[in-house]
Amino acid sequence: MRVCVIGTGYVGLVTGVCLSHIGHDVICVDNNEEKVKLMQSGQSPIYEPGLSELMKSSAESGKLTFTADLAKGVSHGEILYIAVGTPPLPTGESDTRYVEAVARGIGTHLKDEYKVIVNKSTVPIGSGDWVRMIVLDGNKESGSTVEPIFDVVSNPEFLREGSAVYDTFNPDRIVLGGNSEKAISMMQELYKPLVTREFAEDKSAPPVPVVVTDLSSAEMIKYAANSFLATKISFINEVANICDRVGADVTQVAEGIGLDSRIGGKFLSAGIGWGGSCFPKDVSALVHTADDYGYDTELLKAAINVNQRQRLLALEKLQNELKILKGKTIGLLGLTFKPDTDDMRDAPALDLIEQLNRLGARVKAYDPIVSQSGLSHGLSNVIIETNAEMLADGCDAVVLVTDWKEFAKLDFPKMAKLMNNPLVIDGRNFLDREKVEAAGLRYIGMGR
Ligand SMILES: NC(=O)c1ccc[n+]([C@@H]2O[C@H](COP(=O)([O-])OP(=O)(O)OC[C@H]3O[C@@H](n4cnc5c(N)ncnc54)[C@H](O)[C@@H]3O)[C@@H](O)[C@H]2O)c1
Ligand SMILES: O=c1ccn([C@@H]2O[C@H](COP(=O)(O)OP(=O)(O)O[C@H]3O[C@H](CO)[C@@H](O)[C@H](O)[C@H]3O)[C@@H](O)[C@H]2O)c(=O)[nH]1
Repeated sequence: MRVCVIGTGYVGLVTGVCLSHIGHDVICVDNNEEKVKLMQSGQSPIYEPGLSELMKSSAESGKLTFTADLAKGVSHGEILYIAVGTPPLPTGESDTRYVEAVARGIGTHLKDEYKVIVNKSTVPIGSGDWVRMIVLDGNKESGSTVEPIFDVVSNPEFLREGSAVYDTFNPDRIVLGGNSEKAISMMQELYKPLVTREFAEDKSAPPVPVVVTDLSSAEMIKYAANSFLATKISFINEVANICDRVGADVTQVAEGIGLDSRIGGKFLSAGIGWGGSCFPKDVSALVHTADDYGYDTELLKAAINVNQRQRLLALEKLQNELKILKGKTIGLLGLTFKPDTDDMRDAPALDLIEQLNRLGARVKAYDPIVSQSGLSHGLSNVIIETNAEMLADGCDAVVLVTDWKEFAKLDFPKMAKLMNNPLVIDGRNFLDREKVEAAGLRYIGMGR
């Protein structure tokens, strides 16, 4: 099928590349011309395992092209994806101005060919009908005399950064919200190779469940899923804080409760809290939507508050151990909000850096991607080191912020020798405590 994906961030690019890989003819549109040039030259603007290789093979097969020309994309696609960002406003609500611009732009270029417009961006509940209205406005404003024929489908995205390609080929479910049978059946046709697991790791697995709903329910599924997962992490972090006080080990507790199939073992890793481009903004946006409709979300607000406190717990632990932080040097292992991504959006490391600086500490950091790529990501007041040993040199404590796999294999005896004071705060309960202690370092975890 002919597809146009508008917006080439994580979601748009991965969607476009994967749809072309399963045989569709895809044009990706972005209004950032620099980015388009980069992608046209075969380079991925984001770090995502496996993406560059797929991008290359799809481009070679002629099934994937990039353009900054929206009109070209709209005329090409039978299915038009809106996959632009919906960042948070200071109030917590979702900033939908990019979706609005794209919807209006689509309206301007619509002719008399039937199109399915897919909301892939995470958009506030009710956006399906709103997008329809904006597309029609755009069409009218363009002076078009033809009545455009299109339907809007909500198709929320559940991929995780760092495993985005894997998640796309191995989804737990596909959600399609809409009120047009024709549009839903076109989407089902589009996703058939994914549903039948043709491109999955386990090709014999049962077909992917396709959940067909009305527009609002599909939009709500996205917010509810992220809010549930974020709340689950806040829950285990709260348990971890009690464990710290009573002398229990939260990693053992998580295993013990996670084996109950009603609870499940995933998303029970206690640590310095959830961050990234999605959980914080989506939970806040749902709180805001509920507010708009006169409902006070006590549970979600508590999940956010627990997370805010959790993000600074490493600071509290540092103060307990080192007392005064002024004049001390603190090393951060990892900067990104999770491993296998170069994304720093709403990363807990940013809060730590800000607070450590405020308290007069010198902050150094080593991150396998941020350090190697030389990208400072707009970071100030932090010295970026290029390996863990240089990081350890002269530190009064090292805090593990991101659970990058390579941190499990660090040369702790060497690091201990280079440090001013041999202290490790394991903000992700990721390190082997015995190994760290055998190297002569004091180990402090989160709730263990
Ligand atoms: N990042 C994730 O892991 C993830 C996962 C699931 C859902 N989502 C949702 O998907 C949406 C996209 O997220 P993202 O992280 O990929 O976004 P992003 O901010 O990384 O990228 C958005 C892209 O859209 C482009 N853009 C903006 N306005 C445009 C316009 N008018 N025309 C063409 N291109 C335009 C930007 O140049 C940018 O390349 C968001 O709503 C987000 O909540 C994100
Ligand atoms: O047990 C856990 C699991 C995760 N995290 C943290 O939670 C955050 C989010 O992690 P993850 O969900 O793996 O990353 P994202 O790439 O942000 O993916 C989430 O957000 C996306 C955007 O909406 C959704 O599509 C995904 O389904 C959803 O998992 C990160 O800071 C993690 O360190 C924990 O602290 N403990």
